[in-house]
Amino acid sequence: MLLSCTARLLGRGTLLRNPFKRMSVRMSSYSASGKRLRVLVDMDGVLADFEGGFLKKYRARYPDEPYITLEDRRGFWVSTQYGRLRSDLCEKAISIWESKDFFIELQPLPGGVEAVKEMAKMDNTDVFICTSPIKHYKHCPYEKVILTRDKTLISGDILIDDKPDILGVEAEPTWEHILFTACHNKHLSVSPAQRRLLSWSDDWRAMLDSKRQ
Ligand SMILES: Cc1cn([C@H]2C[C@H](OP(=O)(O)O)[C@@H](CO)O2)c(=O)[nH]c1=O
Ligand SMILES: [Mg+2]
Repeated sequence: MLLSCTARLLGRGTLLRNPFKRMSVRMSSYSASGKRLRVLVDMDGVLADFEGGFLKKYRARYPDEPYITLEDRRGFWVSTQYGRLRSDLCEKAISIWESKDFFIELQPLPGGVEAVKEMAKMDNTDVFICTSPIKHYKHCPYEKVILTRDKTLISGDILIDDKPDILGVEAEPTWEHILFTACHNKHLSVSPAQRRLLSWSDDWRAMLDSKRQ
């Protein structure tokens, strides 16, 4: 989905490897004044429908095996919950996202592409997609755009991400983590200090504005 999604984002028919980086450099170069806001947007679970794409492909490949509806999803790692359902299902779940074309065929989540497009046009705003690769490197990195195993190392003002705990070597990342609500995290009670974006219909513009100087 990423390549096709970013291509759509830019309104181009061709697939680009890292359009956001280029877009950001271009915008920075004509910024005359003021502090720029740097927004990091996660991909899976925020822009791309990882959970929906997984379930569809899992059910198609293993039609006779039990599955977990999106309503019943709990916990960030899909394979952990499938492993609890029956131990061998953990490997079956992993086989889905390790397959060729899994990431590239993920569908966009409603409103995400439009929101990022709008953000990218805002004055004094730089937008990057900030995403982690899976450990199995055969297909995933090629199908994604900007990759980092450790998002704490990336500097930004806001990171919009569906993973509840974003840990890494940097104990005090520069960004504020806005938790994007997903099927696996909507039941979690998070600290009152943690802000949530319920969906792309939620007021992400106000969240960006709250971080501007
Ligand atoms: C294994 C697994 C990966 N992912 C996503 C998160 C990471 O992408 P992102 O950083 O774009 O959210 C990527 C590697 O872990 O795959 C899930 O969202 N759930 C899972 O269960
Ligand atoms: Mg994510």
